[in-house]
Amino acid sequence: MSSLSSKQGPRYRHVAGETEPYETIGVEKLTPIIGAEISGVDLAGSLSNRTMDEIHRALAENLVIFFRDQHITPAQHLAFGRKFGDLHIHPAAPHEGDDAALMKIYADKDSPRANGEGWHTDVSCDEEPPMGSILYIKQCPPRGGDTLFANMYAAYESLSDRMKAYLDGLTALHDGEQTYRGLYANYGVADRPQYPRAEHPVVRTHPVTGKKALYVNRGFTRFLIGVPRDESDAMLAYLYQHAENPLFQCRFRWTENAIAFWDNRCAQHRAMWDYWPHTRSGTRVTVKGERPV
Ligand SMILES: O=C(O)CCC(=O)C(=O)O
Ligand SMILES: [Fe+2]
Repeated sequence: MSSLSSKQGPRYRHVAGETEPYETIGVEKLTPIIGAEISGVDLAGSLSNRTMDEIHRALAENLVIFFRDQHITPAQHLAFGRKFGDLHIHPAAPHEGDDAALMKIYADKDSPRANGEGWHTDVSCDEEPPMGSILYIKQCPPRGGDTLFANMYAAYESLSDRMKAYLDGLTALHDGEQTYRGLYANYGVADRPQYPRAEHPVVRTHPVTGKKALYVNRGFTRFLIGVPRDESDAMLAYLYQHAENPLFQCRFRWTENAIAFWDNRCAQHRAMWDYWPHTRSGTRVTVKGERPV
């Protein structure tokens, strides 16, 4: 019997804990571990303080929340984002219209690529990466184009105590250069002389929940600081493989005019480009975050 047998129970035991009922919104979990669909909210209308508190709470508890059938203007999309903090301007991606905070998300049959095709955390190469992103998909392919999200608290918690001890205090370099240079050339975006790079802890503590989350991602993390490069490569390869275990994931099936709002400090995501030759398009508003600690 191999040591991978399930005799010791599941690899990850999620403990949800008791929660108070919500009063002004409906919260339907997609999985026990990550993701919830919110109902009873019209983001084009005004939101009471109570509803805002409950949206914050649903995001903290589920890491990514979804709203369907929302009909909001770009101004309303931006205003909803600003309720959570100042808006983040992407260092490379094109924007829709005049406001640089309204990022364009688009792929069709002629696109060389689609946004977010590999597992990543948004813009972790920034000194202060975004706290969250609010993606509004207006046009969907007939099927496909799902987005996957993964819970990095669960990824951290399910590591062995020995691995947690190894990672404690370790930092990693995150670099936008390889990711962004030339990436948006098809939209006529000129490259910048340089792209952001930053050093972040491999395990960060979420400023709201106080929980520890694994904080390395294939999109931006380049190497661990202070260990030989071959060790860093092998360790990061293991951590990515671990973080990408489907046990920690949910998969959102989009419908037109749905919104996903993810907490970028404790979740990774990946968009599926499986719908060629169809078109998928929308806009994203991104909320500024803090320096990871
Ligand atoms: O298109 C998507 O579903 C997600 C793309 C992405 O990675 C992002 O907007 O941050
Ligand atoms: Fe992304």
